Amino acid sequence: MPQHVPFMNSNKKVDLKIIIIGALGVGKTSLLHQYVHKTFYEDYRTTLGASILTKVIMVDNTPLKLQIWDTGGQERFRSMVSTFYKGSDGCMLAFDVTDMESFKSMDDWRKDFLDKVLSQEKDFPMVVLGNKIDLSDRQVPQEAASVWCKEKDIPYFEVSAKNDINVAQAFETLARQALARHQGILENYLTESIKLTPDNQPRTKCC
Ligand SMILES: Nc1nc2c(ncn2[C@@H]2O[C@H](COP(=O)(O)OP(=O)(O)OP(=O)(O)O)[C@@H](O)[C@H]2O)c(=O)[nH]1
Ligand SMILES: [Mg+2]
Repeated sequence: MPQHVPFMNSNKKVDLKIIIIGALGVGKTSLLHQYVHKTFYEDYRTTLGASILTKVIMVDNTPLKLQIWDTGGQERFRSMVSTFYKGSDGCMLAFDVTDMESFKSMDDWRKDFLDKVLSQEKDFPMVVLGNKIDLSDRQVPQEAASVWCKEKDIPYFEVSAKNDINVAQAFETLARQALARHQGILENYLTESIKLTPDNQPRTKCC
C-alpha cells in the first residue's frame, strides 16, 4: 500500500506538495515570489521556519495545484524545517552560485531530505537550482554543479530570481516529475485495490 495517495477532486485537479530547501540567503523565498507573484525584492528578510504559497498550473491538460513550502535556511530552524519534509511530492534544492559554501552543503541537504521522507527511490522528484547568475562574482562554476547533478541524475537549472531567468522552467520540470510519480502511485494503488476486492477472489463452491 503506498504511503501517500495523490488527492484528486472531481475536476481531476491534482494537489502536489513541493518544498524548497537550501542554505541561508541563497534566494529560496525570492525564487518562489518570482514564480508565484512575478515580483523581486532586493531587501533581505530571512524566513522564520516555513511559509506556504500556492499556484495552479496546467501540465499536459492536468490542472495541478502546487502547494509550495518555503523554508528558512537558518541553522536554528534545521530540525523544525525537516519536520515539514514529510508528504512532499517534489523537492527543490537551491544554492547561490556566488557562495561556494552553499553549494558544498548540498550533499547534506539532499541526504537529510531523503532520510526524513524515507525515500529509497533513486529518482525521487528533485531539481537543483543554482541561483543569482545575474551577479558577476561567481564562485561555483556551472560545470561543477552540472557534474554533481549528473552523478545523482537530478536536472540542473542555472537561475536568477532577480532577472526571472529559468525560474518557471525549473518549477515546471519538478511539477512534471511529481505528477508522473503520483500517477504511477495511483495506478499501482488502484491495481492493488482491484486485486484485493473479494469479488475477484476465486469463489469456493458450497456442497
Ligand atoms: N542579485 C540577486 N540577488 C538575489 C537573487 N535571489 C535573491 N537575491 C537576494 O538575496 C537575498 C536573500 O534572498 P532570500 O530569497 O530571502 O533568500 P532565502 O534563501 O529565502 O533566505 P532564508 O529564508 O534566510 O534562508 C535578498 O537580498 C535577495 O534580494 C538573485 O537571483 N539575484
Ligand atoms: Mg527565505
